Formats: sequence, C-alpha cells, structure tokens
Amino acid sequence: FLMKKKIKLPQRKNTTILPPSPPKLPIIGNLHQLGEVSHQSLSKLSKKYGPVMLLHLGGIPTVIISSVEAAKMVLKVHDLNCCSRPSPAGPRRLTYNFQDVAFAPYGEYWRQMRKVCVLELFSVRRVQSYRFIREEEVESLMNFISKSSTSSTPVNLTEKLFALTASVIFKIAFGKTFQGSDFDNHRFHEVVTETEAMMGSCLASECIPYVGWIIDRLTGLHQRLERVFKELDHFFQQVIDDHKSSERKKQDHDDFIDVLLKIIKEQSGFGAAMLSEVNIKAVLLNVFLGGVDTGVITMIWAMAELVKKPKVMKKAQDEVRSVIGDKGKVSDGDTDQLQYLKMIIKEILRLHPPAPLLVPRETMSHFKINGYDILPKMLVQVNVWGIGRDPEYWENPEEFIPERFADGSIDFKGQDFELLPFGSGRRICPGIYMATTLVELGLANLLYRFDWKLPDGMKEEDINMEEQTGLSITISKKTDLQLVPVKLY
Ligand code: HEM
Repeated sequence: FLMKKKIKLPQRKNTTILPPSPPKLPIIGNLHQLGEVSHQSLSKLSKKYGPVMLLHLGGIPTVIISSVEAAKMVLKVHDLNCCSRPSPAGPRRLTYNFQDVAFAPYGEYWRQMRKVCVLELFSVRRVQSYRFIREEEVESLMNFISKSSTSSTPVNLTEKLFALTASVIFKIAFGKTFQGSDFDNHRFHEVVTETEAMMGSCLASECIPYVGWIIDRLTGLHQRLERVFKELDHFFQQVIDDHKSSERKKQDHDDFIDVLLKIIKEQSGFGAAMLSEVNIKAVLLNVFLGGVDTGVITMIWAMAELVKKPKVMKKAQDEVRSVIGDKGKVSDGDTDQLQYLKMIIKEILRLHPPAPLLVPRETMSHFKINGYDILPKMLVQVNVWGIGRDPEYWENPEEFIPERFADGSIDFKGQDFELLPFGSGRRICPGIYMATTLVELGLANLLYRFDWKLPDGMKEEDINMEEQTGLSITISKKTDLQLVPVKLY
C-alpha cells in the first residue's frame, strides 16, 4: 500500500545520546579531575554522574564503567565491540609497534599470539613444570628472613617480595636469575617502575591538541621512554642471543625463550607463521611487566592487612600450620588445601586490585549501554576498584573480611562481575594460574614459618595504607612494608 501510493514517511531523527559527563575545560577536558589517585577520583565522580560516564582526557573520549551491570555489558554482552586496545606512543615503542599480546589490537595477529601464551607459556602443565623454581626461590627468601629473625631486625618485605617474584619470573622466562644479568635488584625495580609509568601515561602530545608536545619536551617523557626502551631491548636481545649460542648448557626444562625459539625453528605449533625474534621480545615485555609487579602488590597488601588484623593473621597461621604439621615448609601442591588463605587472596584482590582500572580497552564499533551510545574508537576503563568497594554489592565494603568468601560462590576468574581483578572476556588475564601459584606459595610460607610483629614503637593503625599516586596501570602500596619476623620452624 505504501509502495503504491509513494507516501513519504517522516524520517526519525537519529540522535546520539552520549553518557553523562562532568563539565570539562577547554583543551585538557576532564584531565584535571583525575586527581592524584585516579581510580579513587573516578569512583567519586561516578557517584554523581552514574555508572556509565564519559570523560574527555584531553582529546580522548573515555567511558568509565563503575557498576556490575555495566561491567557485564562491556566485558560480556558487548565484549567483541570493545576488546581492542588503544595505541598510545609509550606502549607502541615498548612493544615494538604492538607486536605483543597485551597491547596488540584485536585481530588475527592478537588471536595467534594469545594462543601461544595460553597454550604454550601459561598453561597449567607449563606452570606446574616450573614448580622447582618457585620452591627454590621461596626457600632462599625464607632462609634470608630466618637470619634476620635471629637479630629481630625488621625486614623490608616490599623489597624482598619484589626480588622473589622477579627471580621466579626471570628464571621461568629467561632461564637465569636477574642477579646474574645487567640488572641488580635495585636497578631492576627501577626499570619495572619506569616501564609501568611509560605504559600508563599518555604523552601529552597525544591527548592535548596543539600544545601537548611542549609539555612532553618540558617533562622529558620522550627521552625517558627512549632510555628505558633501549635498556630493555639490549637486555632481551642479549638473553635471546645467549639462548641461540652453541655454547649454551642444556637445561632440564625449557624456559619461555626456549619454547618460543623452538616454535620459530620448527615452524610448528601455534602462531609459528607469525613469530619472530621481535615478537619474542615484545611478549617478554608483557611477561616482565604483567608478571612481576602484580604478584608483589598482592602479597604486600595481604601482609599489611593481616598484620593490621591479628585475629585474621592467627586464623590463617593456624590453618597452614595444622595442614602442614611439622614438615618444615609449604610445597607447591600443599596450597590446594589452604581454603582460608584462598579467601584472604580473594579479599585482597577485591580491596586492592593491582590494576584498579584494568588495562584500557578501545571500542571497535557502535553499541549501547543503559541507553547511551558508545561510539567506535572510544577508550573504556572498568573501575574494578570502585566496584569492589561498592556498598550495593558488598557488606562493610571497606573492611577486610575474608570470611565473606566462605561459601565459595564468588571467584575472580571473570564470571562474577563484582570481583574482576583479572578482567573478563576475550582479554582476560591469561596469567591467572601463574600468578596465584606464586602468591599462594609465598604467603603460605611466610605465615607457616614466622610470626610477624610491627617494628618497635609502631601500632597497627600506624601502617600506611595509602596507594601510590600517578597514572601507571598497576598501583602499589605507597610506602614499603617493614615487619619483624619471629621464627617458628
Ligand atoms: C595478581 C596478578 C595479576 C593480575 C591482578 C593481573 C591483571 C590483569 C588484567 C586486569 C589484565 C587486563 C584484562 C582485561 O583487559 O580485561 C591483564 C592482562 C594480561 N596479563 Fe595479567 N595479571 C596478573 C598476573 C599476570 C601474570 C603472572 C602474567 C604472565 C606472566 C600476566 C600476563 C598478562 C597478559 C599477557 C595480559 C594481556 C592479555 C590480552 O590483552 O589478551 N598477568 N592482567
């Protein structure tokens, strides 16, 4: 009928409804509202502007997600629309133009590289094959702490746990200890922190039109980026060359470089066609950054919360001591029986997720959340720190209460959107098993073998629980944690 009469129907105007935004300033947009600890400022802002909020970080439109329902929409329902990554200059340089996994844009290359990681590097079988490395390094830390306990001197746990995680990751990935490399512990810590900062911060020239480059010149960000890139590139190339050398001694296990070089040499296995030495270096950077910092941050917060709550500490120690008995040490396989310790780790990752805004995503196509239009090429950040402390989902959210996980119904593997320390969907962290095995083993041994006291004159309420400031993707405890060990075994 309409065709015959050729009646023209009124065209519905296609209006775009963007998420609510706080008022912005010219040029810098909402950058000034990020504050010193951005996930905390964003949490406050979202109380006013809602769980789907649009900010302009300089010229970059960024959607901030702050509720379980909205997180489910972006990471599950519309995961395919927003599972790419933005491409700022810092990560671009450090990942050899996104030839890694974590920052590679969504597509065939990323899919193949992710398969290499999931099936060849971070699989349960591979992680279990490194059991002796974890146990050896934990043992060496325990020996050091035992010595300190005889003189009742405080141990800088931040420094020591950093060295533990770094040694384990170095041996697993590069087949050597970092003590034997160009880095000493101190320099290595500095390089990780500096690289993290470069990955998280955007060059001003990218988000502030016209004048940003002047800020970059003044802050020296470009030079810092180049310096850290060259240092890492030199190190990675050296370890790869060592592995290819005919003089290299045969090891009884394959480290990550062996596995990746084998894939290239035999041209078999996942991603063989895609893999080159540059990809190996880029993936090593992901392992180096993803693997070291996050585990230390989790263990440090756990020890800080436990020492603030002696009853919880005692309960955790009672559990591990009754399960292990007088064996003298906790081994890799023992941690499966430590149910209370597992609850503690969940509670730590709820209160202190090492990546409070996950790793930024970039949208690839238009979709809607809560009636708002999300457009292609927008940045998406999920505030899992805010969700983990939202009274709508958690009773007494600011309190450290591991028992809230007693019924086992909530886990951090990406299915429960109120607890997302590892993200969810296609880009979920592939290193969950690798991370939790070391965190569990490290903490279990610290709790089994020692009682922990605060340094003389310090009270529980004196422990500084502030978070590090800055725009890094991972956020650690602001000050080092120093505790006095009292030896039991
Ligand atoms: C407590 C420890 C860890 C935490 C909290 C953590 C957290 C995260 C988060 C939040 C993401 C982004 C997820 C998303 O976009 O949805 C991620 C990605 C990633 N993580 Fe982890 N991570 C940890 C340990 C590790 C370890 C030990 C490794 C490997 C050695 C690792 C390797 C990676 C890689 C390669 C990605 C990028 C995945 C992709 O983009 O496809 N992580 N991690």
